[in-house]
Amino acid sequence: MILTVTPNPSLDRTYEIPALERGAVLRAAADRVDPGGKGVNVSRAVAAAGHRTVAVLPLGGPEGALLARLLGDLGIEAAGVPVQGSTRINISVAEPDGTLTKINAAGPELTAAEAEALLEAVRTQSADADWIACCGSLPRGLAPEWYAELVARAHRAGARIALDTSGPSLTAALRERPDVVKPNAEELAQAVGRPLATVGDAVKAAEELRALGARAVLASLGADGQLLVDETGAYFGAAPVAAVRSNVGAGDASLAGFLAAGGLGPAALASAVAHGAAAVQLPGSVMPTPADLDPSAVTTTADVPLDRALTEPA
Ligand SMILES: O=P(O)(O)OC[C@@]1(O)O[C@H](CO)[C@@H](O)[C@@H]1O
Repeated sequence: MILTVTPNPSLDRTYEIPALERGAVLRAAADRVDPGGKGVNVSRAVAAAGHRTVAVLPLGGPEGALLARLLGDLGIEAAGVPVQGSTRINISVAEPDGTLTKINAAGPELTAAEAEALLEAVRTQSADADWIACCGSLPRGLAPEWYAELVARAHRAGARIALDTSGPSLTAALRERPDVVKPNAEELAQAVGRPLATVGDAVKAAEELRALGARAVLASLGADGQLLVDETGAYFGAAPVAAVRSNVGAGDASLAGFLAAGGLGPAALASAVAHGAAAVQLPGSVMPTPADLDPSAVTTTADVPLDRALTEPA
């Protein structure tokens, strides 16, 4: 079972419009609402892959009730922690040329008791978890050390932790030795405090995160592929993508693919790449099902192309 923790979940509302025009009243050609937040997306992709998952998340207000219902419709078990504030709504505005503008709300402020209740919910749900995936930004009221505390408690209980966050909450959690961290290129650059121009720069940065405590680093480099750096070495994986429709949630699909394939080594990296490549070709934050995957298109190698320039330097 893969347990996910999303401290700041969302309803993800996507509007499709012909063109984004500042200051105008725009009419949407289509709109949809998906259950969101990074850990929620990992649960959606893990469930789509046919594995059992439980999503731990705070839920508040009518938005929280709708999020719980949408998860129920997908057959995803939610361990909701009731909170006073309302679950946030995040907005994506999608244009036909693939440009996507996203506005993420701050979300509710959690009280100290709610922050503790969330940690307690993770504890009670984690008994048969193969992995605990802790994902996304922290809502107001949760200290940057909240993930560090979660990793420490989960390790004491014998669970393996995957962490997808950035900034101070990532830095603070590294000292508790998360089993895998999943930064994108920008988050990796931010964590080491310098720009990344090549795949080799990303490998060096990932090694630095390992030196700071991460046992493995799964880094998504956008169109350039993905990297896995662990105690056995560095591996690079890529897959061709015909056309990008939406990269919202693609990193979450990758992490789900990685964990669903065991969460270790090049085979799990290949699954991460297959899931990421499939996700960017689907609309909104739709998570891929096995039918969307093309594992035969994925290449992985220990011969990492260190000198290759990143198409989107971070
Ligand atoms: O504000 P955060 O927690 O960093 O990110 C939240 C979010 O952008 O991440 C997911 C995509 O990865 C979306 O479902 C959601 O709206």
